[in-house]
Amino acid sequence: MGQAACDAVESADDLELVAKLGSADSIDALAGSGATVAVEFTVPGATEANVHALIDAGLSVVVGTTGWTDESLDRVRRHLEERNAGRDGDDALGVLIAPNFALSAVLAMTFAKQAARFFESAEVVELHHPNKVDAPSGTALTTARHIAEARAAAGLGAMPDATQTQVDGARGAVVDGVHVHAVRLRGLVAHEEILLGNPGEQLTIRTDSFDRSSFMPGVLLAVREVVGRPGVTFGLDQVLDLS
Ligand SMILES: NC(=O)C1=CN([C@@H]2O[C@H](COP(=O)(O)OP(=O)(O)OC[C@H]3O[C@@H](n4cnc5c(N)ncnc54)[C@H](OP(=O)(O)O)[C@@H]3O)[C@@H](O)[C@H]2O)C=CC1
Ligand SMILES: O=C(O)C1=N[C@H](C(=O)O)C[C@H](O)C1
Repeated sequence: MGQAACDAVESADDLELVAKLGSADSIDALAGSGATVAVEFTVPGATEANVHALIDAGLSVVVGTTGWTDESLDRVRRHLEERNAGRDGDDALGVLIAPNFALSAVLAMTFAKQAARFFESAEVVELHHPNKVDAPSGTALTTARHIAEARAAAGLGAMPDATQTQVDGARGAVVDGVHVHAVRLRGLVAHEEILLGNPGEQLTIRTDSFDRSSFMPGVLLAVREVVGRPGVTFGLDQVLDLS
């Protein structure tokens, strides 16, 4: 994703790629580069520390890496509040974190949130390439949380489920009461199905990223939007005015 993002920035007329950093590089290497926005695609164990270091270096940040929690988001929010005190406009830094930059995935999450209150049952199936290091995917976690919030707001209780599992994990992970299943299969890129069921009917919302190019328009949009958007923005839906 890092390489794909560099290529996308280089091919954008209004953006300039001034530095590329890998796991062996220090963020100090950005000093004097003229960078104003960093794009961060690394690993869940490194992303938060990178974001804090980038804020200290005076950059706004677009983050695609997974692994963010309410606590890590709060720490970044507090850091930005301290850093932005007394500054406004383009001097105030922003961090835009999106679990998925693909338009189809952003829309699927939005539609799932809208549909959730109308169905007795909802489950999420995410399907990815086998090199993916985390499970469930950040997109599936966010989708499940949105579904749970929408169900709670509508006063829906637990979903019907009489299953007594014979093998641990057979019903997947449970995220805020929503079952999430992770498939890892050679040939896949990034896919998700949200299954919503009622007596006699089912709604399936499916998003497929067949190629990493699907994420790039969203990454570039985020790079343009994060400037002048102080604080933490979570989800590309916020930028697209979908939520
Ligand atoms: N939001 C979105 O739309 C998308 C998000 N993702 C997420 O982005 C993340 C990266 O995915 P992907 O590119 O496929 O993963 P890869 O494993 O292909 O790449 C991760 C890269 O991060 C580097 N890295 C590891 N630690 C650090 C560090 N401390 N500082 C700088 N670089 C580091 C690795 O370098 P080295 O090899 O030297 O260790 C490697 O080049 C994952 O969390 C994934 O889920 C992926 C696709 C889309
Ligand atoms: O690792 C990936 O490939 C992807 N990661 C993100 C996630 O965990 O949701 C986004 C997309 O699914 C691709």
